Amino acid sequence: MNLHLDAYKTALAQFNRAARYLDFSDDLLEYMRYPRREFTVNFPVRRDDGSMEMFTGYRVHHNTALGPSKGGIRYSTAVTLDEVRALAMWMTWKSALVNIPYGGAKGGVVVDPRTLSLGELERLTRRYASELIPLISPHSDIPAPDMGTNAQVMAWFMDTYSMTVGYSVPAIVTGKPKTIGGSEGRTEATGRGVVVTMTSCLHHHGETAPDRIDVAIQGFGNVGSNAAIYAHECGYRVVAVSDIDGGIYNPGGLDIPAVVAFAKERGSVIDFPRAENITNEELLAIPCDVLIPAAMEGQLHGDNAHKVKARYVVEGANGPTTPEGDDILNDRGIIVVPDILANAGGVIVSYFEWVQDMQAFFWDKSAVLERLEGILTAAYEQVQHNAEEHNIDLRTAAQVTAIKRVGEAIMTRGFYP
Ligand SMILES: NC(=O)C1=CN([C@@H]2O[C@H](COP(=O)(O)OP(=O)(O)OC[C@H]3O[C@@H](n4cnc5c(N)ncnc54)[C@H](O)[C@@H]3O)[C@@H](O)[C@H]2O)C=CC1
Ligand SMILES: O=C(O)CCC(=O)C(=O)O
Repeated sequence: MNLHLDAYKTALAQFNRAARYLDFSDDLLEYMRYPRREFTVNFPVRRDDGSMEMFTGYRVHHNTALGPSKGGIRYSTAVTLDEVRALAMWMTWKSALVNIPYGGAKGGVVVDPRTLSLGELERLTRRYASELIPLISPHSDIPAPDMGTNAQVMAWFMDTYSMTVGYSVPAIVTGKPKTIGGSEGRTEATGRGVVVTMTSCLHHHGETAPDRIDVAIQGFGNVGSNAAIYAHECGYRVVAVSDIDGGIYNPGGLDIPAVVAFAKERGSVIDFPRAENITNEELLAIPCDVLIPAAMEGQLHGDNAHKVKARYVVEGANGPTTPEGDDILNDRGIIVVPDILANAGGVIVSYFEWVQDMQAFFWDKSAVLERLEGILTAAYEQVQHNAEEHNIDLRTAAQVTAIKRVGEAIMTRGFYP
C-alpha cells in the first residue's frame, strides 16, 4: 500500500460518502472534489560542504469560497503532490467545520529535515518561501507549521516575505515565535484540542473519570507530545507513546514530563527507563481505552484495524484511518473522532494569531485557551448531534456539516459552471 498516493483517494472516498447526505447538484459536488490551484517548484539549496542540491516543493489551494486559504507546510521525504492535495482538501473541511473564515491549503517539501544542518534548513526554507511569494499573502494564503516544520521555520518564512515586500508582515504565517507576532497557546493548541475533543466524546458517553481512562499516542512531535502533556495534566493515564523509531509502554501509566525531557535529550522516546520498548504496530494494538494516532496518514487500515483494542480513536494526525480501516472500526463499534474535528485546535489558534497580527493587538493565554475550548466543544456537540440525527458515524457527520457550509458559500457567491 502506498500511504501517500492513497491519501487523496481516502479524502475523495470520505467526500463521496458524505455527499450522499447532501442535497447538492452533481456539478457542485464535482467542483468540490478538485483542488483549485496546484503549484510545484524545483529549487536549489547550497549544502554546507559547498555542493548544490535540487529540492521539490508544492503548495496546493483546495477551495477558497469561505476565505483565504490556510494550511501547514510539511517537510518529509514522503511528501507527494497527491498527499498535499489530500491535506489541502481536509483543511477546507476543517476550517468550515469549526466556522473560521478560511479555505484550505497545504504545502510540502520533499526532504528529511533531520538530515540538514540548521543553516541548510534556513536556506531551504528561505528559498522555498521566496518561490511561494506569488501565491501567498495575509489576504490570500497563510502558511503554518505541520510535520517536520516548527516556529523557527515560520520565522524564516515571515522574514523572507517581509524582506521581499520591504516591511514586516507578521500575518503572512501563523505558528511563529511569540517575539515576532506569534500567539500565546499556538504551540500546544493542536495537542490540547485533541484532548478537549476526546474529553467531550468521553463525557458524552458518560465517562467522566479521567483516572479510569488509559490513552495510547502514536507520534511524539508537536501534536502527540502536547496531547500527552495535556492528557497527563487532566489526569488521564497515558500508557504508551511512540515516535518514528518505535514506542514505549507502561500499563501503570508513563511519567509524561519525564518522557518529554528524555525525548528532548535523546531524540527519541525509546529506551525510556520505566517502560517496555514496543513497535509502532504494537502501539496501535495496545490495550487501552483511547488510541490517538498523531503521526501521519494511513496508519489504521484494512490489515490492522481489527487488532485495535481501544474503544475510542481520536485522530490527532490528518488522515490516519483509511476508508477500509474506518469500516472495520465502525463495524466493531469503536468510536472515531475524526481528524477535521479532533485536530482543529491548531488552525483555530492560527486564526486567532492571524486576527491578532492584523489588529496588532494581542490576547493573553487564558483568552486564547478559553476561546479555543469554546469553539471545539461546540463543534463536537454539533457533530455528535448530526451523527445521531442521521444515524451516521462522526466522520461522515463532520464532513457533511463542513461540505454543506462550503457548498452553500459557493452557491451564494454564484456557481455558474
Ligand atoms: N502541527 C500542527 O499544528 C498540526 C499537525 N497536524 C497533523 O498531526 C500529525 C503530526 O504532526 P506534527 O506533530 O506537527 O509533526 P511533528 O513533525 O512535530 O511530529 C511527528 C511525529 O510523528 C513521528 N512519526 C513520523 N513518521 C512516523 C511513522 N511512520 N510512524 C510513527 N511515528 C512517526 C515523528 O517521529 C514525530 O514524533 C500530522 O498528520 C499533521 O498533519 C494536524 C493539525 C495541526
Ligand atoms: O495552523 C494552521 O493554519 C494549519 C494547521 C494544519 O496544517 C492542519 O490543521 O493540518
